[in-house]
Amino acid sequence: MTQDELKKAVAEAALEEVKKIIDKDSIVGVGTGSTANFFIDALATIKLDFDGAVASSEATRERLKAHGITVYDLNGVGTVPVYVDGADEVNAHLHMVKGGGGALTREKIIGACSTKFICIADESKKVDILGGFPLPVEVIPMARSYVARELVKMGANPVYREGFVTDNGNVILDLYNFPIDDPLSIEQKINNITGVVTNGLFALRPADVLLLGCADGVKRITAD
Ligand SMILES: O=C(CO)[C@H](O)[C@H](O)COP(=O)(O)O
Repeated sequence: MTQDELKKAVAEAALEEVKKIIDKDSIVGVGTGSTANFFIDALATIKLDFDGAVASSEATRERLKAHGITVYDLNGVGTVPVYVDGADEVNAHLHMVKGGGGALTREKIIGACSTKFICIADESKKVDILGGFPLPVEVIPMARSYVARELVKMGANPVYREGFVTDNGNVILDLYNFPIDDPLSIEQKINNITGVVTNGLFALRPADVLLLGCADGVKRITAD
């Protein structure tokens, strides 16, 4: 199976889980990226069975709208019963590194509001220790140099993602060669640096379910 076929398979498996949770008044949380895009296309096939969606990026908002799915402002929505999103890396505790596409902050906000977080990923994303994929940190532009210096003190090698601006008008520093041995503490430590909006570690609010696309089928994994 190609990587795209694995992504499509997990998106379809997620749709089956979502169908069991939603009713006609439900708002579905929708993530960002190529795997999430397969989920959006699958979700469109049942668009008459739920009320609408909240989007974790402008790109996702546009794709949902193109399918005729109503997109709500999160402020007008209470709890989101289910949120489906991809990841750049995921470990056995369903802690994730996210934000390769730069949507980490809105993804984290929707994750925080969601009762159930379903992570969809192909098997290349499953790792023992997070940090092989550079960890994104969203930063207020004027704080970029200060935050970079503080991250260097933590042993990280921050690289400015040149020419990229997040949907929130901020910049991204990607942390290379930064093994994440204690995700809970590192997530909090980085977020405590003044000028950081958030970082792409999802350990304080991990996924509840991982649907992992493997050559021999989709595996359903819950946290250790
Ligand atoms: O966090 C994300 C975007 O900010 C994505 O979920 C992550 O980058 C995975 O993307 P893809 O499904 O394209 O591999």
